[in-house]
Amino acid sequence: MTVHVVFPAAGVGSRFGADIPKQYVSIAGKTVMEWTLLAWQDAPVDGLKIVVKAKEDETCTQILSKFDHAYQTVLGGHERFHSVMNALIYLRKHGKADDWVMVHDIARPCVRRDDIQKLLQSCKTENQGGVLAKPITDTVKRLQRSIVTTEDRSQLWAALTPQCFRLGELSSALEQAIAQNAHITDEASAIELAELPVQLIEGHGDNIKLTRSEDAALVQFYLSNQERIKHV
Ligand SMILES: Nc1ccn([C@@H]2O[C@H](COP(=O)(O)OP(=O)(O)OP(=O)(O)O)[C@@H](O)[C@H]2O)c(=O)n1
Ligand SMILES: C[C@](O)(CO)[C@H](O)COP(=O)(O)O
Repeated sequence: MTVHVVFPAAGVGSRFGADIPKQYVSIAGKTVMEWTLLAWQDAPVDGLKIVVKAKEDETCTQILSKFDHAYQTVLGGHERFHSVMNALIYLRKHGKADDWVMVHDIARPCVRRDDIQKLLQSCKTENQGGVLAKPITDTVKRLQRSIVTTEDRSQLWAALTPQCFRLGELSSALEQAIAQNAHITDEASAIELAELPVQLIEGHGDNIKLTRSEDAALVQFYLSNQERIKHV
């Protein structure tokens, strides 16, 4: 079964607050995009590797030219799910409905190959899509009309990426979700809306998403740490 990967990379990084999109910020000597693509270089992907980029984004093209691998690029959309949909439309023309597609935020450069492999293996074994996730370790509060309550966190997980589903299943589910104007923040949201099962596969907590400026120091630590592990 062919395995494709999609890297949504068309965001502007407004919460990060830099004067360039956060995927092009340099951390530990490389851009975030380079780190993420390097993390995937020996991942079990035998299909297409698609980078979703913003219109007229030349930086993306320059970075991809540094890699031997031929990445396909497609244009992003207004929201992350539009960008993913554009990639799936491209994949539907070149892949098969029962191919696996893994979607991974370009803004998550610390992902571990072992976690990618663990997710994919579980999807293949169970013949069911799934996402990397980490258990919530903080007490979770709900604030509604200035009333604070505490949620039962024993069943709460934070979804990470990659998220891995069959191309046909994900494509149809995302199309339906968009048609219903649903608020989709990850691929699993669309699958759940279609009342299809999703596996939660525990991944390492250092697979963080670079979102706010204070995340950069932690990403730098993790990347340097992993770099040290690689050389051990
Ligand atoms: N229209 C969009 C929005 C986001 N993304 C990508 O989806 C991932 C997760 O999104 P997020 O962390 O929200 O990135 P941004 O949208 O850039 O950040 P912000 O919401 O702070 O602007 C990122 O790799 C981002 O590049 C995308 O491909 N297309
Ligand atoms: C897909 C995701 O990374 C899973 O946690 C998250 O939903 C992306 O959210 P964002 O607001 O688009 O960064």
